[in-house]
Amino acid sequence: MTARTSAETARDIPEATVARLPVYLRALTGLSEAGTRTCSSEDLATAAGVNSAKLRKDLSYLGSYGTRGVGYDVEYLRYQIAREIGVTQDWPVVIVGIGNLGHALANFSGFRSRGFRVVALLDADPSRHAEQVAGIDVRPFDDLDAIVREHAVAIGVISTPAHAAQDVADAMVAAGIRSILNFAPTVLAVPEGVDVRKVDLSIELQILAYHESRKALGDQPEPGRQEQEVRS
Ligand SMILES: NC(=O)c1ccc[n+]([C@@H]2O[C@H](COP(=O)([O-])OP(=O)(O)OC[C@H]3O[C@@H](n4cnc5c(N)ncnc54)[C@H](O)[C@@H]3O)[C@@H](O)[C@H]2O)c1
Repeated sequence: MTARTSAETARDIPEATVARLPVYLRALTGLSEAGTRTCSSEDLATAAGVNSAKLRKDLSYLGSYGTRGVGYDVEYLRYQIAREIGVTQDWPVVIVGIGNLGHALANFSGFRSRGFRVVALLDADPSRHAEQVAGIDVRPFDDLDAIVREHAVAIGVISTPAHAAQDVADAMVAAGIRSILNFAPTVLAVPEGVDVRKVDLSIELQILAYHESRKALGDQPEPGRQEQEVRS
């Protein structure tokens, strides 16, 4: 197995492959936790819910081809993928909007185990400032600048109502944050160089509803549809 440098792969890996890498990482973590030391591309493809040809092609972008007759070394491949998507690093995260969703996100233990450290919880409502969630104080939104500087915050999570999200995003960008995960149902305008990912559970449900209604009409699934769903 050979490995490319991150700089090379960051240029070369197609976006659709990048989107599948966390899925492979999760599948490999499951295999590793079950004590599996090597796996075939078919095993990993099944665990990840993609077809094995696509998986081999994706992993070839990382310079990882497995060993004929043996397959992939689970720990090594896990390390390679984790390094590629940057989760071997420590990523300080701030969450803004500590209502229902903000509480759930702050309490989610999966962030830390994947390298994302929640360093601050911010909310504009003073009545929230007496609170602690998951051992972290809820602080005034006005502290954003100081917190970003102090902790070198890389990623901002927005879980405010939609009407507040653009102002929050603007403040994040002004403070120096370059990556935003937006849960508010609104489209954010950000300057070039700032990445925004939007999570919208209602859209996911609508997609499922669409497929459900097609199933009810007796449509056959299109070939390859399963893999496309895993990708997004
Ligand atoms: N993406 C999803 O799948 C998904 C799922 C559920 C909720 N949501 C969205 O997440 C957001 C939060 O939902 P919720 O149920 O937690 O709402 P909520 O009303 O319980 O919490 C929102 C919090 O944001 C705070 N806030 C408002 N304006 C602010 C500002 N300018 N700066 C800082 N904090 C501010 C409020 O004080 C409140 O504590 C909504 O936009 C909702 O639509 C998204």
